[in-house]
Amino acid sequence: MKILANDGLDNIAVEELKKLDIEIDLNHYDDELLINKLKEVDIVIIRSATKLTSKILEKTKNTKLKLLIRAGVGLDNIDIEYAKNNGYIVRNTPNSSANSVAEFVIGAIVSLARFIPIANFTCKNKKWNKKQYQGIEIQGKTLGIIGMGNIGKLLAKKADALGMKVVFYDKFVNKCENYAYLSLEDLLRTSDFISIHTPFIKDNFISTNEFNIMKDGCYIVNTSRGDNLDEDALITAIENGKVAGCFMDVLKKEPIENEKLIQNDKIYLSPHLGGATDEAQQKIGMEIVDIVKEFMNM
Ligand SMILES: NC(=O)c1ccc[n+]([C@@H]2O[C@H](COP(=O)([O-])OP(=O)(O)OC[C@H]3O[C@@H](n4cnc5c(N)ncnc54)[C@H](O)[C@@H]3O)[C@@H](O)[C@H]2O)c1
Ligand SMILES: O=C(O)[C@H](O)[C@H](O)COP(=O)(O)O
Repeated sequence: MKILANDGLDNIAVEELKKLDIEIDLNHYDDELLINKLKEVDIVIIRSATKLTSKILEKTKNTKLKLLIRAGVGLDNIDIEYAKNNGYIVRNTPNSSANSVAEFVIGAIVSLARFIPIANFTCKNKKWNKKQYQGIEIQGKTLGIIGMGNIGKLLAKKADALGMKVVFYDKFVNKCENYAYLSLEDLLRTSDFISIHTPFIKDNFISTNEFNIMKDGCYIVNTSRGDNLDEDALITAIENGKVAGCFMDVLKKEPIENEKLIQNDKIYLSPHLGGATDEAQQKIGMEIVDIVKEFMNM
């Protein structure tokens, strides 16, 4: 059996797969080269850097390639409908990175409340902006979680432990512990911090209308998908004081291209780091080993 791990894979998982007598290619390929490599393997494992579009899957349709594994949660870089209608099996690793993302969001919330990234940046440029960066406590503030899935639930628990009041909105879940379930509108209206944890929903799911409803001076964290958030409307909402700051781990264009985001001091950026921990990557690797074993026994 042959696997292509086009965006790499944790070392321990690689060793485990080799023990199963599997040949594993850890190189990254693009375009025609990728298509040719895919034709030679049974399984492909991808992270976010590779897109398995219908155009690619059409060309590998009648080959030995059967299992497409997304090492991560979001399946938006695989054309799932095409894949499923054409005999491919599609799997992801939903259980592995949730805690890492939830911890990251706590860091983002505290960063926004206390200006930590900009204070670090200016201090290193020899500016002692002590007065300018007087912040707020997060204890007692309302955190509105949009999407109460694996990450949302862990975030709720951590924020609750830090004394935040947690409220949530989810299209499919309306009960979770004793956190208050609100309509999206009520969540936007009442939250001091808003964190998005849905899959990709639609382009600009959070846009001008939603910003207008928000509480004046609220903060936003987005670790979901860049396309969920309207970047132009965000800049306007920051400029008119509606939004006090935003932490964006995911962007419409990755790597970053939007100069307006770079130039705005109230926007903190990170290069899609939510699930980038040793622990998450190891757990993702082991979840993949289990998926491969299951596939081999089919
Ligand atoms: N930044 C990162 O590195 C990173 C890492 C992991 C996941 N993610 C992103 O976070 C997302 C959430 O991850 P998760 O593990 O919590 O997923 P999950 O599937 O466990 O939870 C998603 C939740 O969103 C809800 N939802 C779906 N559509 C909705 C809608 N239209 N409106 C409101 N709620 C809706 C679902 O009911 C579910 O409860 C992933 O899809 C992925 O895009 C990012
Ligand atoms: O959906 C996810 O799991 C993450 O957003 C995604 O996996 C992060 O991208 P990666 O670092 O794996 O390329």
